[in-house]
Amino acid sequence: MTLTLPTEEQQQALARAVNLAEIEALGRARLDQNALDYYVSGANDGHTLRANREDFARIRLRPRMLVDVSSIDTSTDVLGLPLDFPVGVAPSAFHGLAHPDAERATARAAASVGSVMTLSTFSNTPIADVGAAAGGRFWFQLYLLADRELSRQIIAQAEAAGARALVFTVDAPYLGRREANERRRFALPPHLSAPNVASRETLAGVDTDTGSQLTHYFQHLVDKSFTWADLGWLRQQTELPIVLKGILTAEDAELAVQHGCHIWVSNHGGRQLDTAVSALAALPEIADAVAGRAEIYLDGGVSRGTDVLKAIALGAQAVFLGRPALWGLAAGGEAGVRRVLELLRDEVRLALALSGRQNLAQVGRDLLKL
Ligand SMILES: Cc1cc2nc3c(=O)[nH]c(=O)nc-3n(C[C@H](O)[C@H](O)[C@H](O)COP(=O)(O)O)c2cc1C
Ligand SMILES: CC(C)CC(=O)C(=O)O
Repeated sequence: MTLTLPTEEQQQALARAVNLAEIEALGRARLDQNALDYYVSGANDGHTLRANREDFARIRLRPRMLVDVSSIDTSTDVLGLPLDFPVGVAPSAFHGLAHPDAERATARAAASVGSVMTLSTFSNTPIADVGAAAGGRFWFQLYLLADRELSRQIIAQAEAAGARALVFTVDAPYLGRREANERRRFALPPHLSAPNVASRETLAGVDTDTGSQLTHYFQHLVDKSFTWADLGWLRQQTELPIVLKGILTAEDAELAVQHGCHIWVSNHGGRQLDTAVSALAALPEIADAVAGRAEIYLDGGVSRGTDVLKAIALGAQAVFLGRPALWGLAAGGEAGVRRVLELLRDEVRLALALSGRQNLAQVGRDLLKL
């Protein structure tokens, strides 16, 4: 289905939305079943998908009183890039399923509020075009392809387009089983493509009798044999900082540091190994193991300013939004993603003030009732 642009009425509803849940409802209403299944799915029974949210809600805060909170500073930086607040956009494939402006809209929105967008290898928009829209505020997410030469070309394109970091996703040698996509044979509509990997087969061209077309397509493309021992190869391909996305244990965090990488704590939004630990629950052991030797980020289940503070308190430098950005994009393109980020920025500011903290440096484990 080709998407229509949001109507005047839908744009007004977006402007009136008071939280991310309301934008999710607006975004969902604009998607067809194929895209909706793809966005909402977790793997198998969805235990990890739900745990990401539940573990944020479970932790209680210990606010301090009678602190001068007349001025609040939400700023931070990630790998030297200043952020107005500690929230970026996680990589997700196929923004063209949500809005005709696709990844360009997401990039513009993130840049306009001093955030950062992570662009997926499987974008519907060429890397150079997103780089131009992002004004330096983008990181590039890499799926390492079995075709090393193609991977090398993709990395070179990301560097040339101004990416500030290479986010190497390590939790998906195979795609997790998203059963709704299997049942209804998820496919990319013919008008969309994945131009960064287009020199191989196209996704729209995959046509099998059963299951998610994406699973069949992905299966043939990625390198399933890549190990820690191969990271040296990746290091040789780029000068950019490397962030390993999908780390869930202290053991792997230690290896990441030894290999000179930064760490993105994530279970892929519950879409890979079901019953894997929630991102928030994994964070403390990772922060303890890393002990300041690398930067740590987190994604999975973030939907409130208090969620952001909890992740910071447990050792994250910043958090990233997967689905919430997609709901914003579906609800209203660039304006929708911007609204999501602005609402969260304002929630972070209020949560800081009501916790008796003036800035993020004052957010530590003493904020939490563990
Ligand atoms: C529709 C969709 C597509 C995704 N595509 C990618 C991708 O291309 N690369 C990647 O590393 N992670 C991908 N992810 C995972 C996200 O980067 C992120 O880890 C996850 O969505 C965070 O959880 P949240 O949706 O609860 O915020 C995708 C997630 C979703 C929902
Ligand atoms: C193209 C896909 C591999 C993107 C992805 O990571 C996902 O669907 O979770």
